[in-house]
Amino acid sequence: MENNILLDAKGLTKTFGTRTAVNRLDLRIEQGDIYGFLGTNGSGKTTTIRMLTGLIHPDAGEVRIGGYRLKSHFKDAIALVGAIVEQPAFYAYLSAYDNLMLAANLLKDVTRTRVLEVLELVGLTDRAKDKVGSYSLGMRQRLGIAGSLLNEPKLIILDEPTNGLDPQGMKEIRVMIGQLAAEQGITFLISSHLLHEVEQMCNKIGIIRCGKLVAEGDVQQLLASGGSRTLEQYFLNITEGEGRL
Ligand SMILES: Nc1ncnc2c1ncn2[C@@H]1O[C@H](COP(=O)(O)OP(=O)(O)OP(=O)(O)O)[C@@H](O)[C@H]1O
Repeated sequence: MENNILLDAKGLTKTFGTRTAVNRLDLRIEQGDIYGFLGTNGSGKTTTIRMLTGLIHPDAGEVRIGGYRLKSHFKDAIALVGAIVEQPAFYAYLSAYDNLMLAANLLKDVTRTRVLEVLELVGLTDRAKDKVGSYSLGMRQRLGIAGSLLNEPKLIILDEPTNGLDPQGMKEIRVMIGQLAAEQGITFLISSHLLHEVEQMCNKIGIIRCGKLVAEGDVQQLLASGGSRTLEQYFLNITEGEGRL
């Protein structure tokens, strides 16, 4: 792996019919980053994330994770990643523990001990025996993250993880991500529209506009260079005048 670059995407392109959703996009995430991936509705975030996680194939470009090419070394590359792209699916009538045991059985070398560990990491140990149907949205989100932690990934990719959560739920997820990064050394790529959240949580951001990356870098440096007081102000300046898709 080159220079601590955990994820390296080059020239990613995806077209649906006549619409180019992602257009020659380059993205680099270094080990240790909590990278906020921002863009207005329809700018191409989910399409990018789906290509990064192998859910769809790019028309052009390539993705490397930990130095492995996703296309030719899929298993090695994807073994480094935990992701929640669509809503994580759990059985409502089973407990969190049983749901994770089911997921663990589908993965290679994931033990019962690891299931207990990930429940602890996301703060659900006390509620592990309760049915998921009784969980709040925030708890389900944490359980989803627990599921993505099972195979001890180096990189976790989350598509709008705090969407729909109340301020308390958002804070819990934010604190948890900070702890997983600091204590477990996990790198994060997080797409979000919640700029205040991202400003508090992420050290780096990338902004995508009409399928192209238009700004990327250290949050504080970008704000200083743009003369912006907040990330919201910076974001609005960068994306101003964007035609709604
Ligand atoms: N399967 C698909 N078929 C056709 N068009 C698609 C498909 N997936 C995405 N698109 C189009 O590609 C563009 C980018 O969509 P994408 O979902 O990646 O945006 P996004 O940045 O994630 O948006 P949002 O913030 O609203 O979730 C949009 O114009 C969308 O309509």
